[in-house]
Amino acid sequence: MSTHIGAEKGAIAEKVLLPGDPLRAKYIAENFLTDIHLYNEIRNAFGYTGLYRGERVSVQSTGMGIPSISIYVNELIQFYDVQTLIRVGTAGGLGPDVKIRDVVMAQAASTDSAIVNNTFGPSINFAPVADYELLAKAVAVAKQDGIRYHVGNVLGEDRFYNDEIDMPKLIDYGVLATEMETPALYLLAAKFKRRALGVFTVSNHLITGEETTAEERQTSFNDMINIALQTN
Ligand SMILES: O=P(O)(O)O[C@H]1O[C@H](CO)[C@@H](O)[C@H]1O
Ligand SMILES: O=c1cc[nH]c(=O)[nH]1
Repeated sequence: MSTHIGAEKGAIAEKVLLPGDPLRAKYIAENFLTDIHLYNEIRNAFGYTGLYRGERVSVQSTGMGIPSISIYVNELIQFYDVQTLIRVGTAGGLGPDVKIRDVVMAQAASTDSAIVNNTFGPSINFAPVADYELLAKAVAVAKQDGIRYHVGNVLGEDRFYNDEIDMPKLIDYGVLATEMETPALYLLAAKFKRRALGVFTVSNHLITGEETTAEERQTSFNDMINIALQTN
């Protein structure tokens, strides 16, 4: 048992899906996995292990923001020896071609958080990137399943309510969407030599102001979840 995850050693699979929302973890476990076991309820950050097409896989909710996901990713890697971590999150669309309900895969994760600077100091602006093999596999699954997807840079920002964000500039430089955790996931994966990928459903669009309904979010979540589960 680690400080924030109440599981025995061995109770968590080598591959873990990481939604921010605990209820999304429950939804994934109950609708996509068989033989599920709820291994964590500490702080209601639900964690489940089950089977997907015979493969053992876990789903651990991470909460919102870089400090919160950093706790779960550190403990999953250092206490439970997790090897493959795939974030399944919501994101705010930015790019003109990015529509709500689309899937975005984070090839890289820019950030306004201090974590990169706190890790490398002021002279290196380390670029947190996805594991290439996971990304290539996720793209192949999306193509095979006919899912609308985009691959590129996302902004993992510290603030959901951010009046200072320069959206035209981010769009100009090709940033596809905003979310709040992936830079930490990629940074920790690099540190501990694990594989990581962020896959997102565009739940709202920051330029058009469009929002998805709860029902639409569920359908498009299913695309993202299917991609993550088939990506190894
Ligand atoms: O839907 P999740 O996975 O929580 O991800 C996004 O949603 C939250 C903000 O509403 C942030 O955690 C952001 O990264
Ligand atoms: O961080 C996020 C997540 C979803 N939608 C947003 O606008 N921002």
